[in-house]
Amino acid sequence: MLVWILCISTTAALVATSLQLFFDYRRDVSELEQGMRYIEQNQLPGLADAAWNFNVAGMQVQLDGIGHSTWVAGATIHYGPSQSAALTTGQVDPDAGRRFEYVLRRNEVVVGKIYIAPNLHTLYGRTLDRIGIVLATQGGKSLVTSISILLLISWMITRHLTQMAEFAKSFEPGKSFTPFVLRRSPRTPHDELTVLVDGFNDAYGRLQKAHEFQVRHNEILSQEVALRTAELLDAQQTLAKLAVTDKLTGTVNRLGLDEAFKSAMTLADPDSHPLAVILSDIDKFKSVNDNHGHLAGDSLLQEFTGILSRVVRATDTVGRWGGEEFLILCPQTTLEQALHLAERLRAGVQAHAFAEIGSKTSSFGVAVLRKGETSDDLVRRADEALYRAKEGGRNRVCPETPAIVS
Ligand SMILES: Nc1nc2c(ncn2[C@@H]2O[C@H](COP(=O)(O)OP(=O)(O)OP(=O)(O)O)[C@@H](O)[C@H]2O)c(=O)[nH]1
Repeated sequence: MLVWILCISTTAALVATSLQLFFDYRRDVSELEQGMRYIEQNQLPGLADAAWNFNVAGMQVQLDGIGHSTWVAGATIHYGPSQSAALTTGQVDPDAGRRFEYVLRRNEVVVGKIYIAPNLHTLYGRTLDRIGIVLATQGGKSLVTSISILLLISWMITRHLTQMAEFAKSFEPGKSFTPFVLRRSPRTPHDELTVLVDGFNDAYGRLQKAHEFQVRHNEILSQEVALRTAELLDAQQTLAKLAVTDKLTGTVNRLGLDEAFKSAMTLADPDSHPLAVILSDIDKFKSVNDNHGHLAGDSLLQEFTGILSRVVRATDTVGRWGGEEFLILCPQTTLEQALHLAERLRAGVQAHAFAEIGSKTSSFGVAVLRKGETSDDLVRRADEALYRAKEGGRNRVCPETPAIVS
């Protein structure tokens, strides 16, 4: 900034100085012309007298008098018949650009001619002196003025702007916001800087508020998203449960049984982790529908599965295999244990008094997983056992057909 101030003030000083020097020079030229007029009016008549009288010594004295004038460098007078004689004082350079020429007359008769060479050295010397003085004083003035202005600007403006820049740099949205305060006397009148700081604080205040609003908005959004996510998870879980649940009985459906089979089959091992299946079917169920109505049949199915679910272990899975046929998947269960469980179920059903219908019986087929078998093989053998239970007169438990050992 100092460079700019210096450049501008120096240029201004140079322009002013040039103008001043130009007018001074014009004044000097005018002084020189006045000096010549003075010589013409006051000294040349005496010289003309001396020339009329051929008073050579008088002419020389007069001429020297002219030559001593400040503005005269030298002079030459031509006199006598045809002005053939000449006297000179000072330095008269015939090639010098400017010279003053006067015709000397006495009684209307030309008695001589005088050439006066102006003292241009004085003129130029004065001008050069002035240039030196003016340049030195103006340069010094410019320097002092520039430094003063710079110090003033620095004290009154720059230091505040620097503090504002530091404040702006340290501003972090969300952190506590204290408005920027100018470090100067509180008695300082309301000026442009005050207006700037007010606008600055206002802008940062609004920025802070916008940030707080954004944060709050984000929090609300996050809570909304969390709520919706929880609802979605709930809905997803409900859907997943519904997808594997039989609507009427609340037991798992065929799809649920498939999944239960998948995980049970990965853990099952006929030698160490036996897996048993009990397939049960309500006896003469069609007659319930026929005699008591379909709704009574539905209720019977619900009560029937209630008995099954109450008797089996938590690790067992009761599922609707289809119609009035139910499958119980029993991990870690041997054939004997499964037969025992089936017998308990059968007895439980038989002992139960079903609403509207009274007593009802059911038949059971039991099988355990053999080496190399699939779940379909296992269910097929349990189904065969159930078929035999039906064939055998119902209300009984039949085990799988023993394996044929070759
Ligand atoms: N109410 C009701 N009845 C059903 C449902 N699913 C299947 N059924 C009925 O269950 C009956 C099954 O009859 P069947 O297959 O002849 O067997 P059953 O009468 O039990 O005779 P057995 O099994 O030989 O003892 C059919 O009449 C089906 O309509 C159900 O969800 N609700």
